[in-house]
Amino acid sequence: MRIAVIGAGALGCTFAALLDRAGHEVVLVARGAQLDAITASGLRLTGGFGDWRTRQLVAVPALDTPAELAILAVKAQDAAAALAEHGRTLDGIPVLVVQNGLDGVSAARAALPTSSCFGALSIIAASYLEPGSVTVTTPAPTYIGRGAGEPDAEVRRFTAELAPAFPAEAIGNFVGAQWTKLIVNQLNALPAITGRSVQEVIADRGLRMVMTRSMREAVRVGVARGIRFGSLQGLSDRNLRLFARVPALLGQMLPLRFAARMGSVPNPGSTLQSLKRGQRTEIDFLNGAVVREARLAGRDAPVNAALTELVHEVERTGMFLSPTEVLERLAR
Ligand SMILES: NC(=O)C1=CN([C@@H]2O[C@H](COP(=O)(O)OP(=O)(O)OC[C@H]3O[C@@H](n4cnc5c(N)ncnc54)[C@H](OP(=O)(O)O)[C@@H]3O)[C@@H](O)[C@H]2O)C=CC1
Ligand SMILES: CC(C)(CO)C(=O)C(=O)O
Repeated sequence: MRIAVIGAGALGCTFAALLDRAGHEVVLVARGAQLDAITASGLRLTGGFGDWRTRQLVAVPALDTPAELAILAVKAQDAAAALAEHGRTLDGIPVLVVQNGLDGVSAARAALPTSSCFGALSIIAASYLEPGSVTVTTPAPTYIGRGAGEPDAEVRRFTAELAPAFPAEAIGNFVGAQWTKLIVNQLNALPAITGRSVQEVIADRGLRMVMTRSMREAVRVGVARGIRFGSLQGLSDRNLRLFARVPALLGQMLPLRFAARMGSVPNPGSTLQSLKRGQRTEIDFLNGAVVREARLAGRDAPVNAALTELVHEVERTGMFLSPTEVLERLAR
């Protein structure tokens, strides 16, 4: 298949390299030093899916010819601009939106009225190391779907085309699964605030408890919004609702389980990676989305609001907080 990937960051490059390895014709839209490095020497993938240097992949500054499928892999805060910039070539071709948060597919659908848009929720943890190089710290499946019902024929067909390149599964209740991924992405804020890996944060008793509280709060907001959580990687509507009800001490089992699945290679998470590159983060679409959804349900989400604010503070100051400072700030 001829596949265009827009967004040559951690996940876009991971998918682009894996699709190249599987023999697809990949056009990767890249910018700046990333475009120069890939044009000069190809794209190097290392880590959990094995090592690969791309052979046929072509990096371009802008899409000029249509593809059979486009994969949009930019951060949520950059999606509107990317859709506007590449919309003329994208509109009319199927677009798979790889994005955390709740808005990716609906924003693409609004911007590309004649495209068939669907979404991917990836549990892969990937890090952008330097121009021309990405590494997968945790290989994991990617879940593809759209809407609230069962996966339709087109979703199944594209998933079957992609699955030989990387583990991919078509899922039903994609909207509910976006919420489940929003709970998983409670992993992101504390590494961004402290500059530590997800595993280090979860190993710290105090930070682990904050993460457990933010996850439980997010689940309660989802329940108040009438969400039926979708099934992802052993998480389900039933076990997430139970997680929000058991004593908080017992609830810590969930972040501990995430850390165990992640393995020992440090995962900074995608939000800390933006900060390390001096870029704005996606936090308003992660913990910030929980705060907005809580308001719509007539509730507060104080832990998610505080974590959102602390990530913005680190964006402004460039100074990470120690675990003790995080606990003090949350106690105010
Ligand atoms: N990294 C991970 O492990 C995971 C990430 N995700 C999600 O996947 C999505 C992508 O994340 P990730 O790969 O980490 O993000 P990155 O920030 O690593 O990469 C995004 C890329 O998009 C590029 N970009 C932004 N705007 C445009 C544009 N207008 N045209 C072309 N390129 C553009 C950026 O370029 P530039 O740097 O020049 O701005 C950057 O290279 C996010 O929603 C994230 O939450 C989900 C699961 C795991
Ligand atoms: C799955 C996880 C937590 C991987 O790090 C992710 O989605 C992210 O970093 O944004």
